[in-house]
Amino acid sequence: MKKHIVLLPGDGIGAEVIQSAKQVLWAIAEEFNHEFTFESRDIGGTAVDTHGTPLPDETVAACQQADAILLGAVGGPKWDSLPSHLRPEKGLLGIRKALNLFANLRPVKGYPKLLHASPLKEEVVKGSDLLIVRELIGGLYFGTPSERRDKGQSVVDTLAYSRQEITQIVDKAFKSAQLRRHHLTSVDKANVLESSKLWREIVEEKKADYPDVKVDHLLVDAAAMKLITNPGQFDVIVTENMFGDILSDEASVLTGSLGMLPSASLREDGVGLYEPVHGSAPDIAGQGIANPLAMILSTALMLRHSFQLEDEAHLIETAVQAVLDDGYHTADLQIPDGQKIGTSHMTALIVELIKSQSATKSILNCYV
Ligand SMILES: NC(=O)C1=CN([C@@H]2O[C@H](COP(=O)(O)OP(=O)(O)OC[C@H]3O[C@@H](n4cnc5c(N)ncnc54)[C@H](O)[C@@H]3O)[C@@H](O)[C@H]2O)C=CC1
Ligand SMILES: CC(C)CC(=O)C(=O)O
Ligand SMILES: [Mg+2]
Repeated sequence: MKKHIVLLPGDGIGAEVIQSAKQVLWAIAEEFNHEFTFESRDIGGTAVDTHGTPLPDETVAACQQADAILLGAVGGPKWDSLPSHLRPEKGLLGIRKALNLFANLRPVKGYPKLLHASPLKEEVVKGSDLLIVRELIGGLYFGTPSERRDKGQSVVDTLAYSRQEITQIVDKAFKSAQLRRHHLTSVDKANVLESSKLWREIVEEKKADYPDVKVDHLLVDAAAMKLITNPGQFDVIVTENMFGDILSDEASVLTGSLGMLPSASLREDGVGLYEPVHGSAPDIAGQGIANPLAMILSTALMLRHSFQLEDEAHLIETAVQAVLDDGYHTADLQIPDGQKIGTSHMTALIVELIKSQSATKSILNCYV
């Protein structure tokens, strides 16, 4: 299979983890006879420095031509005092909007070896396996007006959603639940917010189209509590943009580190942008110690969702599990009797396993 992938390394550890993704994809291409071509483009603070904007037109144009996009992360203290239209985060929001990537899938999976890497009790974390479906191009992060007023003495942000925007993400979440354990929890703040009341109404209406899916509603404050006290009650969570942003970082505690959560940002036709849930981690950038697994697992999501390469995606996920099972971990994770390694060593181990496991598979196929 021939595919063209645009890489958006961005800022901080973004460039370090994108390098890991590329190496993993080279290994997959070699083992499975695919031809992946790569093109790197600027976004975020790096783009502000070189192009004077966090989202250059040529970056958008390249992404529009791509079969899929991998993004590292954007932002950092260097750009924190810029006016809001020049903030690196505007580049990320802008590319999501420009490509109409309305559905952000954030799987949260606990690995057996990481049970003690979480500060939560083993019996709470054990078997964690849920999917957060976050609306990605509406709500507070995009509403207008969003501005300072009265010479900086007051401020306004706007939370707006249309029926169509809510319906498309709710539909996506119901379909995701049908592919999993048929249980959808819709998270809102319907006791206070008009947007949440409409959200809840639409989920109730849509239920009739998906009779095989059990539906619950939770207010976001209680959902935040239940996520880390009884995660086993969740299968698929659907929620609006900002709630999903916050709940997914919280959910990462179940896995032991923010460095473990991948994500897929999708639209209906399968085009997608794949990125770790974490940010640019300026506190550890440039030290070679970032956990590349969230980014590597995001490449597996790319192979699955954009290219329908399930075997290849599964092989990456198996390699991640195997490396962790062997006790290897980056500094963000604590594994009793584990071996702490850096970003490039972790990447090399995954690549090695991909090569040896796919070799084993082809030998076995010869005897079938
Ligand atoms: N998708 C994106 O590009 C995002 C960008 N940001 C931006 O990133 C910058 C830093 O934001 P923070 O609030 O510090 O969030 P962050 O996610 O960058 O880091 C939070 C904490 O988690 C750690 N961490 C994150 N990813 C890690 C990894 N792969 N391996 C090991 N440790 C990891 C960091 O070292 C830090 O202690 C800000 O400019 C923010 O706006 C934040 C979130 C998402
Ligand atoms: C620019 C932010 C909304 C990025 C972020 O925190 C996220 O998407 O998780
Ligand atoms: Mg976030």
